[in-house]
Amino acid sequence: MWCFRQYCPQIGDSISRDGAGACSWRWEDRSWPPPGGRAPGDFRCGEASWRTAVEEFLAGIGPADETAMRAATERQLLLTKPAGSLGVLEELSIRIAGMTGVCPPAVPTPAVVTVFAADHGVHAQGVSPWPQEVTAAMLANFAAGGAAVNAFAANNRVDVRVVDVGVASDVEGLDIVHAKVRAGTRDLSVEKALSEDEVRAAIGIGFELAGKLVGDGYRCLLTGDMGIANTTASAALIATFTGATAADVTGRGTGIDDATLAHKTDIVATALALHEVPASDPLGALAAYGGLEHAALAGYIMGGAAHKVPVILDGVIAGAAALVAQAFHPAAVEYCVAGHRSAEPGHAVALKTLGLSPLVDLDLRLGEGTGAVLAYPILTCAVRALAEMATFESAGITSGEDDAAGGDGVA
Ligand SMILES: Cc1cc2ncn([C@H]3O[C@H](COP(=O)(O)O)[C@@H](O)[C@H]3O)c2cc1C
Ligand SMILES: O=C(O)c1cccnc1
Repeated sequence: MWCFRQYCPQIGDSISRDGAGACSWRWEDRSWPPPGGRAPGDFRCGEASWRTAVEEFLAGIGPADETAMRAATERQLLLTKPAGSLGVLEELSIRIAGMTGVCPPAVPTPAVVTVFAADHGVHAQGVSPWPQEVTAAMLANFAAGGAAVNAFAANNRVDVRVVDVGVASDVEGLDIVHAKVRAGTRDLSVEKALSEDEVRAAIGIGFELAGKLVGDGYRCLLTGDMGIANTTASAALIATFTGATAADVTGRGTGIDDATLAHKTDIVATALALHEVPASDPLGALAAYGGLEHAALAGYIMGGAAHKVPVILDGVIAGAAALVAQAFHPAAVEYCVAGHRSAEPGHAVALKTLGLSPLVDLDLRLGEGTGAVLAYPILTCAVRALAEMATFESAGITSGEDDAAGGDGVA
């Protein structure tokens, strides 16, 4: 059994409204490490207020290392293959060199997928065909190893962490990370989903957890999510940061009929008109629309970037969170890899603004981190090729010298 608890369970009330006071809550690591887990690490909120903390997070993020990327680009030309023949994998390996600042980079292992879970007040508007209780029920399923992400993760040697960052019901008994900021968001179509303090707290949870995971030895962070109705919040966030309309970014989520899709699109349009958050205000967007898992994911992505560790994004929920991270700090996206393209229409819109191309496109529309876990071995293969392949020189292969580098016209 391992869990983190807050000294103060009423986090919203425990942080001064103007953000000027000291952080009045901390993590307490009661029984680390998890069974079979890695070495314990310190996982405590600092003394700073969350306002300061978010600024500190941003100060820790820098651009990818151009020298390492240049070296990786040159090295690719020396490897025993026609130049460019590994296609997207070559570009990916160069990006990993840039993220980690090393050429050739180490294989990014071990990897962990963190499933941030939370509920959504907008569920009351009938935007999802599933009852809200499914969020908590799926947490029990993740903990028991019975979800799709567990199966994929077992196949691809990825560890799974599950975090309650805002599930509506009590899931205290589950063997997961307990970090509930509040029991679900408020309904984004009638009021702000979250207070700014709640947003800060959730961002901090994701950021701190990313740091802890890197401290524990993980070298690749994968995003996961669970939250019935979270494709509605994702649509509102994506519209905010891309300028797309509600109709462009609202999809069928877990599977709704045409009438419910029209209603869901109206709800997103109503929320966008109600809050009118500019793309330059990521904190305001998270407060307007939520969700707590989006905020935690944004923090987690920024945490990966600050620690110079690749972050593989899952589907539309991760895409929305990455747009938030990008709005906080454009360089955060330099550490992101798009694992896949979800069938949810807003995802392609999000990826375009993020400037990321998905590694796989298999019509998945599940979430949980499944698309990210599926893509992970592609990323490790890309790095292995750069790090482990022989060069023409070391293998004693001649290939018409200039042509080996030039690619075209090899006889
Ligand atoms: C059994 C089940 C397992 C899931 N695993 C991920 N999701 C996914 O579907 C939800 C979002 O879709 P919507 O916005 O339409 O509610 C999220 O929980 C997401 O993670 C699931 C959904 C269900 C029902
Ligand atoms: O893209 C996703 O991750 C997704 C799509 C539909 C429902 N849940 C998640």
